[in-house]
Amino acid sequence: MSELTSEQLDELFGSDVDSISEEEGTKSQLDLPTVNVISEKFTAIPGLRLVRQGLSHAVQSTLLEFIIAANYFQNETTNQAMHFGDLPDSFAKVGTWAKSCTDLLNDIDRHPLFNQAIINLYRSGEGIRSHVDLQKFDDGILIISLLSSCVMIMTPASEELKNASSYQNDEIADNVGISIHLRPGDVLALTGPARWDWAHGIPAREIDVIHGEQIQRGSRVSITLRKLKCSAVGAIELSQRP
Ligand SMILES: O=C(O)CCC(=O)C(=O)O
Ligand SMILES: [Fe+2]
Repeated sequence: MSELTSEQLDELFGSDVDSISEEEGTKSQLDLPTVNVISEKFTAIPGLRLVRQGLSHAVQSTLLEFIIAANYFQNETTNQAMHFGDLPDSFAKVGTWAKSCTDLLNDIDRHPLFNQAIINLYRSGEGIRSHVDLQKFDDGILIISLLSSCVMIMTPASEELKNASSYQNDEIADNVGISIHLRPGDVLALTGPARWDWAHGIPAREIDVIHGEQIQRGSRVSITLRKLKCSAVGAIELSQRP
């Protein structure tokens, strides 16, 4: 894979990528740590687990290099790409790392671990409405955050949201729910109640306030790994988040 310059990253994703140093950015292998990592838990939301900064700058950069080389987001209206079936190697490796070197997916035992990946690009100020991932996806969803921080809001899901067969247009009310600050390199797992009974969403805004501190959002990329309950055939789809 060719080297990724900071200019290229700036051009594609905005200028909030300074934390990826040139030296680290040019290292393309996926050197995931092999030590066992214990995730942070959230008393109010059983099954929500977070490994903060689980992925080094080098790993984040490798994932971004792949996403840039794949050219998903050339078209200005495209902000979501989905892979079905066999996943890009670097994505699959993060999934395997999460299963074998962390407790993020302790309750999940299956093969393949994941057969669907969504890459979401959030241009500065964009979000994703509050939703429960559709029932056709199994338990155990992994969300990898890249480039910029954001706040994800978790709220107890209505019966309607839990059983939706397509995503509803639910806005996130201000000051409702539990805020989870996601930073680049963080890996979040939704399992059990956190996956089935809680809705998650990211409010569309330029600035998040965390513990009284204002945090400016830049462009953010996330990779969500999921397992379709039925088997998946290899395909790639590009779309606009509904
Ligand atoms: O971007 C994220 O962090 C969440 C993405 C998500 O929830 C989804 O694609 O279903
Ligand atoms: Fe989701």
